[in-house]
Amino acid sequence: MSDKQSRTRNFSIIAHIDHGKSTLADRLIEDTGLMSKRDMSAQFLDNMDIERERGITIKLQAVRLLYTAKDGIEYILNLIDTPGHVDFTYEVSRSLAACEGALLIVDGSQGIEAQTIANVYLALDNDLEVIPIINKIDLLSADPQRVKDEIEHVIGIEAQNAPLISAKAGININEVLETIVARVPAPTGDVNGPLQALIFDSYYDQYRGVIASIRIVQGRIRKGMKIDMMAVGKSFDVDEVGVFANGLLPVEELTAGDVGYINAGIKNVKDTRVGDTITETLNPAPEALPGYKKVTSMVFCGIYPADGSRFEDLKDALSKLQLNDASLLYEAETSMALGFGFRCGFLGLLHMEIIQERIEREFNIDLVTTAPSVIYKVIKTDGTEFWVDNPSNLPDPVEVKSMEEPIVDASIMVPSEYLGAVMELCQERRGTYLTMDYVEESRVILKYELPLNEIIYDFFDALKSRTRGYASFDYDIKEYRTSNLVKLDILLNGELVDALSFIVHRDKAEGRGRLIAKKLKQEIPRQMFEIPVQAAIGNKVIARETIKAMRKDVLAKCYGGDISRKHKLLEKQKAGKKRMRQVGNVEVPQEAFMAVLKLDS
Ligand SMILES: Nc1nc2c(ncn2[C@@H]2O[C@H](COP(=O)(O)OP(=O)(O)OP(=O)(O)O)[C@@H](O)[C@H]2O)c(=O)[nH]1
Repeated sequence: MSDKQSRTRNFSIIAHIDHGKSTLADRLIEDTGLMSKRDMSAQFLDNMDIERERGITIKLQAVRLLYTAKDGIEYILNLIDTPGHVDFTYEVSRSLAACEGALLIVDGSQGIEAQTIANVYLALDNDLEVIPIINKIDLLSADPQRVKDEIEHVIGIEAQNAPLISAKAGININEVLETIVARVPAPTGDVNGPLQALIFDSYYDQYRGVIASIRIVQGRIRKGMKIDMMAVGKSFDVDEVGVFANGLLPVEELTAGDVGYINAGIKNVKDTRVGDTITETLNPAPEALPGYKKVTSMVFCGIYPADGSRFEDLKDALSKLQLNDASLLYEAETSMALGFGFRCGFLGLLHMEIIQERIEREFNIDLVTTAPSVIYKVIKTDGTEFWVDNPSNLPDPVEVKSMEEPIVDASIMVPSEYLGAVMELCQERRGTYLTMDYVEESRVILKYELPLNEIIYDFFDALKSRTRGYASFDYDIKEYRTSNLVKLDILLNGELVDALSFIVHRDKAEGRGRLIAKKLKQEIPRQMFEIPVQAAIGNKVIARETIKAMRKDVLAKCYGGDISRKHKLLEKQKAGKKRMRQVGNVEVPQEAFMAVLKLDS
């Protein structure tokens, strides 16, 4: 082991949302003197606006801290941040693979949550030393002993000596630093072997191109070296290597055990895939590091500009976002109802919402989106197989032999008083009960198999509202399974509205069809004529509502008097019109397309 390796500690922080990960990270940065409080505009690690507003961590980043421990030695502590949501599990696993240890932060008043457990298992799978830390001990409701016992009981790691801290009040932060030095193993790896560097993150900088965050596992990397991306299969010349100090700090070289970045004239984050291995072209490693996976989009939806003339702006926005997000897919599509837009693929629902929000906020484009869909496998009667991510592309039912849908393993942690409500919800969503374990007297981990298409609409919302926000939820894709699925179409005044079609289990089609017809009846304003709203499978109508014809005109309310009021009403009606979509001869408000997604009663 080199001297530098013996002084290096690479670690990450695992925590459930709101348990204090960012606050602790800030404390560590402040207490090691990397940045003063004044330099930190807000929390350092969560640096996207949306992340901050929603209080979630999406992009991972790293930071290098220098800490002189009680033993008088200066240590290099590389803190690698991990994203905190189920959609980004693969990225979490790769950033954990770049570390030797993980701090497990648990809120001393809340205890362990489902998401935390999933990440702890990821850390243990990557052979990390997991170090429990109990936060928020300043709260009156904190019960550290209960939380320690819970950690031991649920995860099976020793927790009685866990540091008791308050990240917010700055209590016992030093103990955390000393614990990192004492318990996180130093990195090993031959500094003279052929280069193997793991990419655990990358981002696009408009002036410098792609900056890739890497962990050197073996060998060394320096400026001027020619490198290969082993999975992607492309070569680049290294322009700069460096570490994450207060900003990017160039260094001479990075060696086995180091965490840092490279800049190599790379124009697209697609060439720096998370999990890929970098090696030296002239002296390549015989094999890549384990664990690389090409991430696949699981959730798809159509995204259309509310104002059809902004199609090009939307295209531009998507291409800019994709520069920084290799897992965002998009391709142009046309909808009879919505005009020109894009079919987009996402890792999951949250990823989808983040992208939609960024387009609306950062690029100022109002959007209409279609119901999200998972990707189905279709086996045709002639034996051919293909994937369908857009219900409109489903072939004629007579050509379909069978269809398969993705199934997930879900784990839900919930206080036992809500157990019944959660089981009922899972049952309604075609769940198959697997197991149930009591974490302590009053809390349960429930495991269910659930079809992904049952959780992408409003499962989170339904779970939250039925447990008053107390349940936490996590899932993993398990397999594809044959299922009796049908395409449900919606017709307005006899015309099929392609943007409202979706795929659903046969047994749920009628109920869903009726609900949607009802919702649309509420959302679509009366017009001059009567409008039938129908839900149909093929030619068979399974539900029907009628929007009655309008009787009064808007001005009738004005009693002929106040002219300014009359103007106002007309203006309002005009503005309302702009946000309408013409479907055949029916005007449909944009909100109707979204409203049909929220169906939980
Ligand atoms: N009372 C108390 N509050 C704390 C402590 N640490 C963090 N908090 C508060 O808990 C909330 C969540 O803290 P964050 O650090 O943003 O949580 P996080 O785990 O990073 O959350 P994500 O970024 O969403 O993953 C904030 O309002 C903090 O001020 C603590 O030690 N005591």
